[in-house]
Amino acid sequence: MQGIWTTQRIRAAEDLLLARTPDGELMRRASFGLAAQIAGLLAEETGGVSGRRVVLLVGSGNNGGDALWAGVFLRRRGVAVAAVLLNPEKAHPAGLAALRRSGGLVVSVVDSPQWIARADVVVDGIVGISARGPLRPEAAKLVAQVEAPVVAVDLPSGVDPDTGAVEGPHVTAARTVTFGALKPVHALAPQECGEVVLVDIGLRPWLEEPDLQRLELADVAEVWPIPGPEDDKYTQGVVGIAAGSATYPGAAVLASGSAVRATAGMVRYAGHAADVVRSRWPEIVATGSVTDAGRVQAWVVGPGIGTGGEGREILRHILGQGVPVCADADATTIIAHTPEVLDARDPDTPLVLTPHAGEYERLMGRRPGTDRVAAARDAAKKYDAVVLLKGHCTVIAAPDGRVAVNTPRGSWLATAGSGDVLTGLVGSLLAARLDPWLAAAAAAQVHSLAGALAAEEVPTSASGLVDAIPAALRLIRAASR
Ligand SMILES: NC(=O)C1=CN([C@@H]2O[C@H](COP(=O)(O)OP(=O)(O)OC[C@H]3O[C@@H](n4cnc5c(N)ncnc54)[C@H](O)[C@@H]3O)[C@@H](O)[C@H]2O)[C@@H](O)CC1
Ligand SMILES: [K+]
Repeated sequence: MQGIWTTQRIRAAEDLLLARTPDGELMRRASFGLAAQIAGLLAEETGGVSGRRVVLLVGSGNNGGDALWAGVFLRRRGVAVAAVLLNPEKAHPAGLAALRRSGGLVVSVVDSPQWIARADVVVDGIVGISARGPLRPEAAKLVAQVEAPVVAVDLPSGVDPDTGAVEGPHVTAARTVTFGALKPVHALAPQECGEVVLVDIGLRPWLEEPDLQRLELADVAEVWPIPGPEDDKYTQGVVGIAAGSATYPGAAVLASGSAVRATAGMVRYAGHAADVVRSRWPEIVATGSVTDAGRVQAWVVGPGIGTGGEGREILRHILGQGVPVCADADATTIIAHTPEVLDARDPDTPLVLTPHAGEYERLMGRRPGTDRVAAARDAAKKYDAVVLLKGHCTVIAAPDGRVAVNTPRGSWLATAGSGDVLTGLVGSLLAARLDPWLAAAAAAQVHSLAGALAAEEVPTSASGLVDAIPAALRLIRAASR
């Protein structure tokens, strides 16, 4: 697991570390690592380092200090460095003096356009973790002129450090070099951060448990059920799928197929699309109704079941079975409109909800807003359920406060039927008796990886996504060896 810490916790840890390190040492470590990354990008972009041109955009805090000191290191490698000070009286004094001594130039905001236009790389040292809100007008004007690739210091300025929200002018970086630990912005705003590089400044021992986590491929490989010699189709867990309708069998086919592809466990289907499901997936035991589906270790319910009386009865029946349930799509809407269906649920029965923003609004009476982590946490508490909030970044919150973030690999997953595939993955992991939060987080990872693989064959579709699941699982296993 990769840990991610909010800025409040980062600052508390930095204070502890600062008190034990000589003055300026942390900034030296940070800016040394930063300079190496800037030089690396220069080499990638231009084939060399010496003689190349770097412009530093320098704000009034330590973020600007990092940029100035990185400029000093770059001067030693023969880079032409020009610093644009947004607030000359407040620029980091030691960093500014050192840059001047090293032969770096300081240019005024008025003269900056010609320098920015000729830069090979621009460094965003405008603001770091202490700032909130979009760029102020003067900084926004400078940033708008930039065409060269940008290296962001700690985070892209103008993007909220704790939520990744973008609410106005901001920097979009090719690479973000951060220090000590990942912050939420790095997981929640991948498009703005570009490639994220973490520089170790010795902070980790001073940090407590992370606020958010991101599964690595090895974590997924570790928890994904792989059949051993002792296993049969039952020990792997049987998942039941209550989805689809006779007129719209697509959701049933996708959710069932995804469960078939995900693990070696058995899949039962119950609903009006039994014939279609059986003909597409002969390995599935399909019946017409949830009441005669047979025993399962987990249920997936919702996609395509409708939001009327029949859907409500299906959901009520399933919630009363005493096994983990992943309630998706129409089931979410039913819960929102008639919360009393949840009375059928035994309080010990794990529930996973998978709303997108619109379904979230129905469940909670408000949009998720810019703080999607808080939004998912609130819903997890309210429903005593694991909540997987869909969106560009998927946020998975457990009622006990654990939160995982899945950073996407491309945005094509917003395709019709993609949610049905995800829900099938979650269900099969629940049937394998995984912790529901881990099941949802691991499913989201495999879903996005399968998406990236399927996208290699453009144009792709949700069926392509189902077909890519085995390849995604093979890749995950290979990556963890
Ligand atoms: N504290 C430490 O031990 C370390 C800090 N480091 C750096 O220090 C940064 C944090 O520095 P600071 O706490 O000095 O603060 P920042 O550099 O994040 O910036 C705060 C300053 O920006 C101004 N500001 C706030 N919102 C703004 C906006 N929307 N537009 C323009 N200006 C705005 C404020 O007036 C304030 O002066 C980190 O992000 C990191 O880059 C690193 O050097 C590593 C060590
Ligand atoms: K920055």
